Amino acid sequence: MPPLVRVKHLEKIYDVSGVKTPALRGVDLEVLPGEFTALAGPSGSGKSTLLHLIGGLDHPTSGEVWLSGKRVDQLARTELADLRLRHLGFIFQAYNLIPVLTALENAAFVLELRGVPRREREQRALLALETLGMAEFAARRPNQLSGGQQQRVAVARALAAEPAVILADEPTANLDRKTGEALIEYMKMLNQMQGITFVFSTHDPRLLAHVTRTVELEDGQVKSDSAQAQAQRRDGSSVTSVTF
Ligand SMILES: Nc1ncnc2c1ncn2[C@@H]1O[C@H](COP(=O)(O)OP(=O)(O)OP(=O)(O)O)[C@@H](O)[C@H]1O
Repeated sequence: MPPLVRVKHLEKIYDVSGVKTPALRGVDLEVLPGEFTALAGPSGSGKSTLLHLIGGLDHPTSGEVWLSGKRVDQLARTELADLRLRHLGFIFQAYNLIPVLTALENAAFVLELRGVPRREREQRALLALETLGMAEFAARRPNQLSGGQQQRVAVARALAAEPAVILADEPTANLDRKTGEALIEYMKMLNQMQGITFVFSTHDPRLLAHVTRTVELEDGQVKSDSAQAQAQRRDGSSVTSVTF
């Protein structure tokens, strides 16, 4: 099975008024369809930067980013927009809701852009809002919702679209316990039933308990990868004796 996400020798150096901060220092990563992968690591290790680059929201300093067989870092604007619309969902801290649309219309927006008929898109958007405890706010506009409620609408928009890959930056941060648990259940359901691939940064032990793989970053490099560790155990190449 070819990887859905492929990152090769990725480097990102932020340059703010001549002050250079290396955020990624040669990251290689492949994510296969159907994975439920966590990016772990301390604050500042490069998790958000990596998610932004995979999603084509920023340009790498060097290296390659591939998504669904396309080279994300070299696509023209319109091609990138099309790739995002059809293949990618984001759950990031900036919610980017459209102020003149209701919560339901916002949650259905990606489906509308894709030409999904009104009835179907509203059903899917409402289901996502319900799961996140937001059905009663479906008719409200973003400025009539709290920050946490706006976050839930943005999450519903990404989930309702059921893209091939969902990239999420700390998706359960800022959510109360009950909503956080409902979101985890919903993400798992989409992963297992629809085969949607998830790559997310998280420190949340409730979410980490469900991952199929953990990639740990440190100082902009991959420090450990549970998938590689498993593969090595399968070959027996790095394990000389196992005792229980
Ligand atoms: N827009 C930016 N401009 C300049 N430096 C940045 C920018 N974004 C991130 N950095 C720096 O790049 C490094 C990696 O940051 P990044 O946000 O990717 O880490 P993170 O692992 O997601 O951290 P956290 O867990 O705190 O969200 C840090 O040193 C950070 O200060």
